[in-house]
Amino acid sequence: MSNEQAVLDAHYMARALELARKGLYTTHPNPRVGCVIVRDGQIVGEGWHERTGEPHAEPNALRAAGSKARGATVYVTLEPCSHHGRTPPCADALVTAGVARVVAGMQDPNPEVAGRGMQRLAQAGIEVRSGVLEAEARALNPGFLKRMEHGLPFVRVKLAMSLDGRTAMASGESQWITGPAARAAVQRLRAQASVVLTGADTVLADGARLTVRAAELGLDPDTTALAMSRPPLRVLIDGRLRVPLNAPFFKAGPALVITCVTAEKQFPRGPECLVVPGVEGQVDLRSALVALAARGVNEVLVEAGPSLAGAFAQQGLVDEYVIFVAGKFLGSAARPLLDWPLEKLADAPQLKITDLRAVGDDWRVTAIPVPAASV
Ligand SMILES: Nc1nc(O)c(N)c(N[C@@H]2O[C@H](COP(=O)(O)O)[C@@H](O)[C@H]2O)n1
Ligand SMILES: [Zn+2]
Repeated sequence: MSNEQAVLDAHYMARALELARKGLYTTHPNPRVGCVIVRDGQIVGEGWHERTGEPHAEPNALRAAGSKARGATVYVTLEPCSHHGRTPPCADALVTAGVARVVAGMQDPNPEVAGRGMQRLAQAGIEVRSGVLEAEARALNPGFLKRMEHGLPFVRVKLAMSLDGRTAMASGESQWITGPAARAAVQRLRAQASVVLTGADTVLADGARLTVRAAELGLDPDTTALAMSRPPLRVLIDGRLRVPLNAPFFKAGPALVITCVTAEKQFPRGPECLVVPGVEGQVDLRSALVALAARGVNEVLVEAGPSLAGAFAQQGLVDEYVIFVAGKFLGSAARPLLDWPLEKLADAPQLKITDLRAVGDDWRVTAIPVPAASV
């Protein structure tokens, strides 16, 4: 392939990725996918997947291109599907439309597809190429990929702290450590998650509701409407069912309680309860995540106190930390970020800081755990 062709492929794939990002708030449990159709150097059709049960990105782009799709090159961020799911196979639609070439960002890890989409196209005489801007294509769908590849959702832990690493005063007072721009960023993290998860301590102490609030998202009206059309499921980890049904958390809308005690007696007409294994009133968090993945949950945002967030961290269940840092000291009596007693520096978990940016007057640090073997 010529260098010129490689540059063009990357250029149009970048546009397909941009389209896919329009599905940031809505596609779950499906992946975010974008598609661009190019003929004679002109974009003749574009499409993206908006929500599960509705057409995939490719049929949307094919509809926009009409007869101009014949002989065209199709750029799609994820391998076209080859199976009958809630919608018919996109690979067949591309063959029928008579496209000449298909360039994919990455192979679909869904075992129902897993290379069969590209195979179907190649068998029909269509030229295929995969892996263009693959890192970017993967970054679009961390939850879908983790669920398909490992049977677990992608877990993002959001924390907000002072410059001296504290999250609340000893009294529990914490509103607000960070400013409005950071709080809007948190709202957007909630909106893009499939699940926002918290613990009984946070709900009991702070009256937390963990809802997405349109006015606080800081998005344009169209994107706000998309985000509000598919709010995340709010999940409460409550091993001993300590949170009463009249808590603001339950009054704020549908919620799922994950517990390890028999639930039926406690909540006869209350929220749905999921019982998973646990020990002494402590829910086994890995089992909770496996159960969520089995329900099609791609991305979990954990917004919890030091005890639950610390448990996720200690058990190696966190894929990414997003930590908002405010220019304040809260002092040594204030609460720590994570309950995680460590004695030796050698035991301190290593994180790689992958992004650092200002958000209003605060800073946002994104970090991922470095596996012990590679430290
Ligand atoms: N290539 C591609 N484009 C899209 O727009 C998609 N949403 C997908 N999704 C793949 O198909 C599965 C869902 O199928 P149904 O929506 O149930 O028909 C999903 O798991 C992906 O493998 N792929
Ligand atoms: Zn498809």
